[in-house]
Amino acid sequence: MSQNQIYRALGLMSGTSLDGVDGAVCITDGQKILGFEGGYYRPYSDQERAVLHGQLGKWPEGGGFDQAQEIIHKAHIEVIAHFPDADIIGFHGQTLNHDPKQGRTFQLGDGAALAHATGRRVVWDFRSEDVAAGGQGAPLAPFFHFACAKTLGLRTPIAFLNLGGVGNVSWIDPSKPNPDSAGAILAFDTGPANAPINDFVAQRLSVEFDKDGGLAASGQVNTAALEQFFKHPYFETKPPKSLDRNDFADIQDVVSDLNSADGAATLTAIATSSAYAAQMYFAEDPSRWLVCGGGRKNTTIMTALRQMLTGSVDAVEAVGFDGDMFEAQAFGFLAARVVNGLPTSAPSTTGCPTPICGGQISPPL
Ligand SMILES: Nc1ncnc2c1ncn2[C@@H]1O[C@H](COP(=O)(O)OP(=O)(O)OP(=O)(O)O)[C@@H](O)[C@H]1O
Ligand SMILES: CC(=O)N[C@H]1[C@@H]2OC[C@@H](O2)[C@@H](O)[C@@H]1O[C@H](C)C(=O)O
Repeated sequence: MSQNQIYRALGLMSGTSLDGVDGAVCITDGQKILGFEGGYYRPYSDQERAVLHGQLGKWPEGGGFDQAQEIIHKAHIEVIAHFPDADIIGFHGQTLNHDPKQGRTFQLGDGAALAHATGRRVVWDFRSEDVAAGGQGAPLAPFFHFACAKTLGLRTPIAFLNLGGVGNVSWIDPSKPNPDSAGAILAFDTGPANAPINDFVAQRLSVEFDKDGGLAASGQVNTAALEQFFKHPYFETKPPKSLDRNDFADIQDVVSDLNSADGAATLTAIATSSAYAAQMYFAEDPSRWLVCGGGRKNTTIMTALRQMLTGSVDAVEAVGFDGDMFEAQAFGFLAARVVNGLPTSAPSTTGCPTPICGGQISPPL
């Protein structure tokens, strides 16, 4: 295999929101993005989601997650079947636990079993090597964001903000030659995003999420609760830094005395203020913010971000990307990097001591 071979790389992402599996192809040599193909979403049923939710916080040695693993494999195999032309697969798995301080992170799903079941080459377990080396193991999308900024032909700094269950940001200087060049990227998790809003509205109103931010728009932000929340040391911690879905365990207590509308408004303000707080670590204000992940569909979030952030704020669709499939495409891109022996993280993205090419490669035996 020659260095920098071009792949039709299928990325598969099951994110912290536990909503389902996204699959999309990135055509790439791991450096340049030559195109994207398709996009398929396979939602989890309520029953499947409940099983997966019940496994959050588990480590591999605890066992007992056979049923959850079966759900993960079944859902991913269904998605793979929609992409008969993909020649490699980047399989993220489902994060059940993430504790970089202990050098541990756990994404449920066995890439070797998936390779066996589908007859495809599977790249997986993207985060373990990075945390073992002392990195945060997350975020990993920044190298993809760097390539996207290059694709757009940008010359000045830009920020990609992903608002999934957790938020993460990549500040990119596209004038730098490579993603691991000094000063090319600063990336980290911003704070809670949709996960606490989802948990709150599920508990109060038995709905999955606050559609378009309608409930939050009808409420008032409780500034005392907001200020209290931002005393959390995470926001004062310099990057690199990353989060697990449930790291802010007491976040629901902050809004427990509020009515549903005010609680949703306050949790939504926590998500947007976390992005605002992230700016203080950037070397230079970005001229533009491009937002991906489900949070970009929340009008209350987007309106608040436009008021708070320096630079224009748009969903990534404004420049022709697919914000629903962006992370899946990222893991296709990263899979191509791994098979081409290119690093997937750097001190500026995860805090690993030197650039690391993470990920296991399982052949289609
Ligand atoms: N129309 C909408 N209005 C408001 N919120 C929405 C809308 N559509 C999606 N969302 C939110 O986005 C979430 C899904 O976002 P996304 O798919 O980016 O998460 P994820 O990939 O699981 O998370 P992560 O990036 O943390 O791994 C939903 O759970 C919901 O909270
Ligand atoms: C440990 C883990 O799964 N982290 C996820 C999560 O979801 C968002 C944020 O927290 C980010 O750090 C990461 O995902 C994205 C895709 C990343 O690695 O870039």
